Amino acid sequence: MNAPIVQLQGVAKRFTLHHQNGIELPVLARVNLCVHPGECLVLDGPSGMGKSSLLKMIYANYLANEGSITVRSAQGALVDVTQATPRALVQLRRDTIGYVSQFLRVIPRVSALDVVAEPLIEDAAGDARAQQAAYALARSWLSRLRIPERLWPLPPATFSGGEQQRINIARNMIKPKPLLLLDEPTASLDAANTATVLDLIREALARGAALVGIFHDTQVGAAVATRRVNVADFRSVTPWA
Ligand SMILES: Nc1ncnc2c1ncn2[C@@H]1O[C@H](COP(=O)(O)OP(=O)(O)OP(=O)(O)O)[C@@H](O)[C@H]1O
Repeated sequence: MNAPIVQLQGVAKRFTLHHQNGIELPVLARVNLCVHPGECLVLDGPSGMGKSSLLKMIYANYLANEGSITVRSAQGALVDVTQATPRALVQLRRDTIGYVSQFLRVIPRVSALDVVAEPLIEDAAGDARAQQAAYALARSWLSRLRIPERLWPLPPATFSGGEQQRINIARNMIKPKPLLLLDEPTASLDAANTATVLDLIREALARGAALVGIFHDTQVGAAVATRRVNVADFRSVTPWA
């Protein structure tokens, strides 16, 4: 089997609740996981067990308290996100790790088309042909995800939850990246759009991406999982247990 795209070794996460006398909330411990190209690891487990926290640690939104999280970058370098510099993390997010959450971080006054095209426009670095190609591709993603054309020039702030979610998916999947983190990407979607997202996930797997996903809809999870892990297995012992 190919080398893993992401490897977690001995990872632990605890939260310190500063507004509650600094109480420590242990969430995850001894997380050892590898995800290889073409694999979709689905995270299972009851609410509050730490599924989202695990994804956020891989994306370096949360810092692990212990252990290492090594990501193989698009350039082939091994980067431990728990140690990486802010600059290295920005680069990793730009080229290597995509993160589709349930919520779109809305940027005021930026059109839906620009929001979706932006990752490719960044790479175009002012080249007019590359910019045109980026907008053409962004339009095709908006069509495929059934965003009505009249909405394309509008900022997504007023869009419905499902429309915003589809903009988020398009923005985070338009540039093929080796590692995709999916936190309930179909939570607000109807059946037709859910089916489209399943196709997009399968296409990402077919091109060799590694995926780690959370899907509360068990049918959706079952449709894409190549492997599942129950995050309750990594639960730390609670201080009151
Ligand atoms: N920033 C934070 N500060 C303090 N506690 C947090 C923080 N983020 C998460 N937690 C706590 O960590 C635990 C795990 O949360 P997390 O969101 O990872 O669970 P989850 O398994 O994804 O839950 P759900 O299925 O409900 O989305 C919860 O008890 C939550 O309250």
